[in-house]
Amino acid sequence: MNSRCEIQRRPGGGSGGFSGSPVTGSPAMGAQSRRRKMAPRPADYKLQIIIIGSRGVGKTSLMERFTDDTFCEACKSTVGVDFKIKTVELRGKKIRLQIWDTAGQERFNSITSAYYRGAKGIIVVYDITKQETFEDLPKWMKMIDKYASEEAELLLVGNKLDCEADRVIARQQAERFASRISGMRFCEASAKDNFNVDEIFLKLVDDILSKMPLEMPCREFSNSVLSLQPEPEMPPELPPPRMRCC
Ligand SMILES: Nc1nc2c(ncn2[C@@H]2O[C@H](COP(=O)(O)OP(=O)(O)OP(=O)(O)O)[C@@H](O)[C@H]2O)c(=O)[nH]1
Repeated sequence: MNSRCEIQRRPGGGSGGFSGSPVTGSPAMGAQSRRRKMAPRPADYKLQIIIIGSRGVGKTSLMERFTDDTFCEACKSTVGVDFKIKTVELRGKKIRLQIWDTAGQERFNSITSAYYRGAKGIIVVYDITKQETFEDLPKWMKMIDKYASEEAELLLVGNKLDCEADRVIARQQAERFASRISGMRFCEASAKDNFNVDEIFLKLVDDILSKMPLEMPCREFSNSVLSLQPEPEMPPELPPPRMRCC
């Protein structure tokens, strides 16, 4: 299997579709109905994606670049977990992504590990300018083995590609690492320069969707993974999301 994610910068964004009842009644009512805002079409699927990796590699930055198109130069370290929601359209389906950003500090592992299980996609991030963040990868893979679903799609991301001059991890080194793990894709990105950010998330979602029998009624899927039910913002059995600290 090709473990490389050969993707380049692309303009993001897809248009949302709408659904609603046909307009009936008097012409006046029809005009009124047409003036009324129509409710957005509900998501066809809901997916959870988790971002893991050592402290300071840029997990929060990648998430915020993808969800809000923002970048923070002096980000505070994540405490526990945080999440953001973003809806995307792929393969003709509207997908509501719940993206979990975990703390890189080991002391939060007991909290963050609770979020692995429901994830259909896992993004493992290292910093191409920091050797130790690459050396930590086996530790993160052990966490995945222990806590994540075997079916979860895996993507290794070397972040901070804008710091090419300070690079200490060669692309080939990371490619080799990913190729040893069944089904793991690899890609380099820059949250700062917004390089490959949309692509890593969309590719991961596309890989998840490609393994789902999309024509099956949604009820037949696990509720924790995708559902047409109202979505709790946070699984009730899990600890509360983190606050930021310095
Ligand atoms: N040059 C550069 N800096 C980045 C990039 N992504 C993140 N940073 C910086 O790296 C630092 C850490 O970023 P975060 O996004 O907080 O990293 P994190 O992995 O979420 O860190 P923890 O929450 O501590 O685990 C911040 O100062 C960011 O501005 C990038 O692509 N390029």
